[in-house]
Amino acid sequence: MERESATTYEPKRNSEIRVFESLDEISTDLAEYISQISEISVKERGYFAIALSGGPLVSFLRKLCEAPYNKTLDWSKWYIFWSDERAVAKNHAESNYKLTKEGFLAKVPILNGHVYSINDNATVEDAAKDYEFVIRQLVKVRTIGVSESNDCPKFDLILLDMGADGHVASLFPNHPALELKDDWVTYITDSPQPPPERITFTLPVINSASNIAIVATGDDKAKAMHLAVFDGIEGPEAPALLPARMVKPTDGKLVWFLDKAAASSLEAEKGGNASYEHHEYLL
Ligand SMILES: O=C(O)[C@H](O)[C@@H](O)[C@H](O)[C@H](O)COP(=O)(O)O
Repeated sequence: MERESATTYEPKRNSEIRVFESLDEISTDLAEYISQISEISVKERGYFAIALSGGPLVSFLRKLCEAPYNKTLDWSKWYIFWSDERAVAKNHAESNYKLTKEGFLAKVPILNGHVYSINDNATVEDAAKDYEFVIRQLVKVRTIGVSESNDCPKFDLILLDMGADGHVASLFPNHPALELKDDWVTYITDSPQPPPERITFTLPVINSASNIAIVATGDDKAKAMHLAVFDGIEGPEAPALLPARMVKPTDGKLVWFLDKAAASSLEAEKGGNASYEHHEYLL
């Protein structure tokens, strides 16, 4: 697919940074990226298990709801999960399920029975346990794949949106949840971003995905992007545990989708001592 003018960097073997002129170009490229992964997953496994986040991410799925994708993708094989969800009712304004239902699910022919939202009648602790139980059942029947290296669920694609503080899903800087090794889904009650109670995938699950995409747009993401990608930055502004920097796919591939504002620090470093190899080519 001819991508108009995007700059691509490949900081590490299994990651790629795509920088776009506009949000519309991000939506166009993201739709094609998701379409290709879904077709490969359906061909290879018979299923496409995708986990979504909240925030502005849903708005970037709008091109997937249009031609040609709305008619060409095998939506009956799509299985929807959330990488994190707020512990609120599913019809609450702050629910990622509500946001996704209205902004995406209502516009594509995904089967309701293939949409796995959290139990919003339980405590946040029980909602996390319930969600993990459902995922374990789906891994058993291979609707969700399984990682060869650590028995974690291997989602075909996990879509994340990075917060200005460098959080992804509901994993926040320096939070103890970042150090969990055995849980697949955990919960927090002290989110620095409201609402306080959330469930979230842990890093082992995120990093076991076949594909991870992180969207980050706007000036307010530039600093976190810089910290996420460059090595050797010390000082108070560099959290010891920065979630976006800890997203490192074990066997899969990570692609960043940035606008120029979020990527401004990368451009600045390009001429400097960028500590990653920089391949720029117009695609
Ligand atoms: O439930 C959530 O809050 C999201 O999953 C979260 O990870 C979101 O994607 C980022 O907060 C987006 O960050 P901005 O809203 O700052 O763009």
